Amino acid sequence: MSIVTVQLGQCGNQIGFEVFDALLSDSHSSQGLCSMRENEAYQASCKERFFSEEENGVPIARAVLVDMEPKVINQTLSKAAQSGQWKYGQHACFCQKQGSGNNWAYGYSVHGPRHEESIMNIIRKEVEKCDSFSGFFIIMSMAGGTGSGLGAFVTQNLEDQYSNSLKMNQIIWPYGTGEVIVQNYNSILTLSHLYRSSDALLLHENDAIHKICAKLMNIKQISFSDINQVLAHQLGSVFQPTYSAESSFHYRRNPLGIDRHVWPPLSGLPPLSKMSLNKDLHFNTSIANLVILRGKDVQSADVEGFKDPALYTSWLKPVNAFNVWKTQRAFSKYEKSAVLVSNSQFLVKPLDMIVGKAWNMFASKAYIHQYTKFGIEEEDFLDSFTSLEQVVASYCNL
Ligand SMILES: Nc1nc2c(ncn2[C@@H]2O[C@H](COP(=O)(O)OP(=O)(O)OP(=O)(O)O)[C@@H](O)[C@H]2O)c(=O)[nH]1
Repeated sequence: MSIVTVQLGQCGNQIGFEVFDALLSDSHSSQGLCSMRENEAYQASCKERFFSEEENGVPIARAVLVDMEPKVINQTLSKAAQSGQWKYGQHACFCQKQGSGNNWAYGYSVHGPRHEESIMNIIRKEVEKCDSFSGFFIIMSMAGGTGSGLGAFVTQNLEDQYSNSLKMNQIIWPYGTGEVIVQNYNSILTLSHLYRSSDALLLHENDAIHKICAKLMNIKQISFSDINQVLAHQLGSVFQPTYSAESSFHYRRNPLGIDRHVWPPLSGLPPLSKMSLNKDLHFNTSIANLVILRGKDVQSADVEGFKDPALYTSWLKPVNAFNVWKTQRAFSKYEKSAVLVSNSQFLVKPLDMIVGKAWNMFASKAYIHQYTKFGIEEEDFLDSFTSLEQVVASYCNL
């Protein structure tokens, strides 16, 4: 089954390029420490997921590139073409002349409706190229204007037009300090809108990845390119094929692997009044965890610790809350690798902080006119605060 990736804004396009590059170079890496037959099955499965028919022997990414200014898209297209390994489709881009100036409202209420038809048409054509379509992977930041505002608009449209297909958004959490003043407004608007229209948000914090580059990789002058390569390796090792649970010979067909039928019991959602925002989270309770193991010794790796019921909320049994995906095929240059994808309380504090900072600014009405000017009213902000405070409360009470 195939995934169509939608890359939005500067951040989405720069990361999207690194992800496809990482997927393809992993797929081409020599043998991956497994049998030739297994390697071939892995490569075929990767290709079906992320690349369409070759043009002169060069795979074409199943991707749509969207930005409101041409610079980053042009750079992205030429980097892919220069790789000689893969490229983007000729008609897969949509760009305009002027960005959103970090204004979420401009991306969502102006660029969105104005370019809806053209963008949705390009996406539809990409979906039609898939023999078997699994869903969308939408890459964007949450703090800018285009990726976040237009990204939320496009995700909502995808939900309306492809309600049965999975929509997973890869969201970049902004640096805590030193970026644009309205980043907290943009962030709460993005998150609250995606909360309604997306099936899953995969979050990465720029601060956390920056720390990996500085402390683990010892990089002195850290650029977005360094950060994006770390991200691409993490995402690649989540999305590259793994065996299905039933069989250790066949690769899973559904690459996004989300069970959309899990719901918390109604009693599990606390009323707002019970909310304990300042409650210390001594322990990181999870709703679900997925461990992905690749390479040498995967069959003997011990993951028993992840099955401890104490790690999970009481309404989901560990047997349903914990999954392991495996393949002996090594990822990239790593002899062994392990990735944890966790739906847990980990982001409660950063989320609470962003909501708090945005609320403080909102209370003094700072910069609100920049949003109301483009149709995002105070009411919309209040709705966003309410829905995110409910999310924080629900996670606090897991
Ligand atoms: N990890 C990572 N973060 C990025 C990158 N580029 C921008 N960001 C982050 O994204 C946020 C800004 O969003 P952008 O994607 O630059 O903005 P945009 O969507 O193009 O919107 P406009 O510039 O308003 O048109 C900030 O939090 C940046 O730290 C990137 O290549 N990698």
